[in-house]
This record gives sequence, C-alpha cells and structure tokens, in this order.
Amino acid sequence: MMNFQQLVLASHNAGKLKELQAMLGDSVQLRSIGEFSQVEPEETGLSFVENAILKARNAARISGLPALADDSGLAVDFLGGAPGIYSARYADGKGDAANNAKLLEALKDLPPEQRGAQFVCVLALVRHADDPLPILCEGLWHGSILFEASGEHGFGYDPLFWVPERNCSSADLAPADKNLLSHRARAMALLRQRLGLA
Ligand SMILES: O=P(O)(O)OP(=O)(O)OP(=O)(O)OC[C@H]1O[C@@H](n2cnc3c(O)ncnc32)[C@H](O)[C@@H]1O
Ligand SMILES: [Mg+2]
Repeated sequence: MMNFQQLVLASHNAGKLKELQAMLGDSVQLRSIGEFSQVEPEETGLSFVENAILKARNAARISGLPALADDSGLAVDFLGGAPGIYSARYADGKGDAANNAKLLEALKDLPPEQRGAQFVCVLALVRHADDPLPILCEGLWHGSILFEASGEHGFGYDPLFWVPERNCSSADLAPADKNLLSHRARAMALLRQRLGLA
C-alpha cells in the first residue's frame, strides 16, 4: 500500500481539481500545479495515456512532489472518436463555449440514435519525475450528444452530454451525482483501490 498525504495535481483545469478533491476526500490533499507554475506543458502525446504521463512527470519535476494527472476528453462515435485527446483544443483554444458550438455544428441534423459518445479519463500517478512505473487508471462514461445545451453545473462538454442513466445532461446533475457516475469517478475508484484508500 502506498501512502500519499499530498499530491500535486498536474492540471490547470479548476473543474477537474474540484471533482478530484471531492472524490479523494480528506485522505489526500491535492495541491494545484498552479501554485508552482503557470506554464502548461505541450500535450504532444498521441493517446490519453501518453499525455497523462507527460503532464504528471512535468508537475513532479516542477513541484518535487508526487503528481497526479488527468487526461480526458470526449470521443464521439460519428466523428470516429474525435475530438478525443484534442477535446480541449477542438475549436483552436477558444474555450468551452466555442468547443460546444463546433460540436453541435458537426452533428447538425444527425438523428439521436447516431449521436453516441463517451467521455474518457486516464489518471496517471508518478511518485517522482522519472518514475519508471506510473500508476494508470482509466474510466469511460457512455452517453450521447444533445441538440442543445442544458444545465449549469460541471464544465467543458457537460451541457451537451446526455446521461441515459439519469435522463438529463451531465451539467444538469448535482456535482455529487456526477462524481458517482462520471469517467473521472470510475478512474478514481480504480486509483483508490490501487492506493489502498477504497
Ligand atoms: O490538461 P489540463 O491542465 O488538465 O486541463 P485541460 O482542460 O486542458 O484538460 P485535458 O487536456 O485533459 O482536456 C480535456 C478536455 O475534455 C473536456 N472534458 C474532460 N472531462 C470532462 C468532463 O467531466 N465534463 C466535461 N468536459 C470534460 C474538457 O472540457 C477539456 O476540453
Ligand atoms: Mg490539457
């Protein structure tokens, strides 16, 4: 069993920090990499796994602490899995609203049964920057893409993601409910088991 009282979270996304800290509870304190550096590493990997490891190593190097990274995104069936690892950059870095508008346009007039999608999350934990054996956990969340935005909670693509098990969008869910169901929640449940926190 490994015991981490403090981890640095290798993410500049406040939504992720909030969700991951809520899932970890008091057992582990997550410190944001923003406390140490405002520079975001270039996500040059071709997979969620590569990008998660790259971000975790970078944060461990900068902070001197063990680091947890989350690389995640939305894979849309009709788009062959796009935007995938490029989800944050789908509308050329113009932000969540532009990403969502571009996705709605790409799926315009597509019938409900062809709008399947899944959120993907890979968590990578490194004990130090050169850790030869990062801990990797993944989670998927299946749903579909709505025809218009709904809901005020969450971040990113949440207002467009229909959650079949709750009959609402991911942004309509109370945060505690999203944290029980989401791709991130599934990956974190596995990580907690690996760390002996479950
Ligand atoms: O790389 P860091 O600094 O962690 O922050 P980021 O926002 O760039 O994160 P990613 O590179 O992992 O890109 C994830 C993208 O997928 C979207 N995404 C991931 N998880 C999501 C969730 O739970 N709800 C909605 N959108 C999500 C999110 O909006 C981003 O556009
Ligand atoms: Mg990113």
